[in-house]
Amino acid sequence: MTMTEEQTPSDGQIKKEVLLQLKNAKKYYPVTAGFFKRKVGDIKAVDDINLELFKGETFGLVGESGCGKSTLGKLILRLINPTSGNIIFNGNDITTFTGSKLRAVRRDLQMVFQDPIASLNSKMMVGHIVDEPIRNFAKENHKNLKDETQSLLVRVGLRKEDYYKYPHEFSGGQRQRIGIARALALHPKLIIADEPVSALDVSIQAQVLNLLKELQQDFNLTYLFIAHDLSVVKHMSDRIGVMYLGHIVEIAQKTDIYKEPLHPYTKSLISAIPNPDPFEKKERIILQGDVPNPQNPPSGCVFHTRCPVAMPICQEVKPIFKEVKPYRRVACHLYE
Ligand SMILES: Nc1ncnc2c1ncn2[C@@H]1O[C@H](COP(=O)(O)OP(=O)(O)OP(=O)(O)O)[C@@H](O)[C@H]1O
Repeated sequence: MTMTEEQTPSDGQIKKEVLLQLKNAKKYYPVTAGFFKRKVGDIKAVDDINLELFKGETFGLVGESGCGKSTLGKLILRLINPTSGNIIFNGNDITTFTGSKLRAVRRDLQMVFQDPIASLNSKMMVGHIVDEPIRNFAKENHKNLKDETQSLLVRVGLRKEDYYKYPHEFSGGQRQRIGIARALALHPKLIIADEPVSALDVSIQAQVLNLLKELQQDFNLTYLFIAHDLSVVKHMSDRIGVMYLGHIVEIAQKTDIYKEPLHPYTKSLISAIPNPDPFEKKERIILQGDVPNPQNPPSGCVFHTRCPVAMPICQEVKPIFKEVKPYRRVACHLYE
């Protein structure tokens, strides 16, 4: 069964269908010590996250290095198993899927990686890199595999002849186009793009982002777009989630989050975006201290040690992640 509109938060106007839902998802990596590798603790990379992605949207997931963004992406792709919680995709609880069921669902879930060099096999011809997923998953339905692969290459802005070349013959931006063609080969429903342009020259970034936008329309794609700062996701996203130390602290529609950030951490990220108008005064919010160790996160609100407006309650009570306005959720005692 596909989730219905009634099961999504309602604002009376926007009706959207849920494609993916995370329910209380946790991923703790064990920390071991000594000769016998005794477990001495956990790194709480993803800690009790509730999130839904709507069909056809781009959800931007933003947060500092190490906050758990990639781990969240890997959980959704079922590349790693959650410590607890559930992953619901297209109405099915895929948390415990294995074997042929997992294989089937993997066709719909693809990834575009940050580093196009590391993610492409340098010894393989581009045509075979791109059609590998088809050969693995759906060979029987693809009689004209080469033609299909060549039209995919053309669709991402490469040439038919590039089929016969090798990754080292391309620029960084072109290599990322190869990675995108490969991710599209099985016509997935959801693509997780993990910092897909951060390794590229600034001049090339916009081209690749525009391509991803065009493809979203043509292929009916939903994107989870991972980035470490809010300026990259601004142009791509419909909604944005802000992550801090394994938690999502705020989710909002893009326009709301840039106009009126609610969580103090979101406010600090917004204040760090360079202002294109040199005459407009903008106060930069500098956070104190370093990000705490995820093995020993602060009690209460995990952000309280760096929060410029922390209150006594923040040290003791974990704020509930709740809807404060339609489509607007925040985990902060200021809004309780
Ligand atoms: N396989 C692993 N084993 C142990 N710890 C891990 C593993 N993978 C990630 N971590 C830890 O989990 C936390 C979250 O890491 P993750 O890579 O998900 O963060 P991130 O936000 O994607 O960071 P970045 O932007 O640098 O990629 C970090 O403290 C990291 O060191």
